[in-house]
Amino acid sequence: MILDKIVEDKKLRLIEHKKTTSLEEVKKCSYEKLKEEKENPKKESFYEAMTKTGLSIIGEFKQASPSLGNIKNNLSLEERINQYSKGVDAISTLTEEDHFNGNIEHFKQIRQMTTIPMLRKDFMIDEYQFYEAKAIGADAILLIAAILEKEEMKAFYELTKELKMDALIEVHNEEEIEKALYCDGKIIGVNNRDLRDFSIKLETTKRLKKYIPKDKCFISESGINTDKDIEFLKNIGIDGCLIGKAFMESDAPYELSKKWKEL
Ligand SMILES: O=C(O)c1ccccc1NCC(=O)[C@H](O)[C@H](O)COP(=O)(O)O
Repeated sequence: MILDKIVEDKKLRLIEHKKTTSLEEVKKCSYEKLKEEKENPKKESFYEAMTKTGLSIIGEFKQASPSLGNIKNNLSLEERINQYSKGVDAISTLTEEDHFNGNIEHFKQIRQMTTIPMLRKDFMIDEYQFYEAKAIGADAILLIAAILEKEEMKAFYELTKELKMDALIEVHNEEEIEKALYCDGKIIGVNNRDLRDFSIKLETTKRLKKYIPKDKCFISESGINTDKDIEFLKNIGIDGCLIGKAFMESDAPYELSKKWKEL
């Protein structure tokens, strides 16, 4: 499965990253960031951005993906982030190199351009990545239940909280929801994309809703492209959604997000 290959490649990347910057150095930077944020608190956390009244939207910056290949993208980075910052509640940025053409440098660049909460979107399998996320100014990270054991995920969730970040816990079935609840995760995202065959069913969000307690922040992810999709998800009662392709391919992501919030 593609996830196994992504994780395998991530492990190799981590060996290289640790040669350039040691865990101790990354930890030091993350503690400095924590201190800085204590002195100058951020206006809004990722969790607060996701639980505001109305539909919260996470706009994603991704240049490629295994299912889509390279994504058509006409706006400059400045223009895109300017539009996202006006229209969405948080920005997700892919930092995975081998399959999404992402980069930690993109994240840092975007962090300089916006003050809205940012999610570091990667395949998080090692504590190193959590300290690194903090050091580069992430407000939240993604925990993918499909690639983590229950106890490992709980330990990473605790580390995320220690570093004063939020976690979006991504699930695709009942078993993965159990893992998210075991961690007592506050933000649960249902991925509508089946990563075994890349098929997309927004029905997955509808089907899994009943297993997620009402006090959790409920996010729908992937394959959200049309007014009809947004109406369908709003009727289910989601708190927020994560949108990549539709915003990346649009020349007017601000207009799109404004329209979808008002629907
Ligand atoms: O999108 C893929 O091909 C993919 C493959 C393997 C693991 C994850 C994958 N997608 C990551 C995502 O979470 C999406 O980028 C995100 O949900 C946005 O989806 P979309 O709006 O459909 O671009």
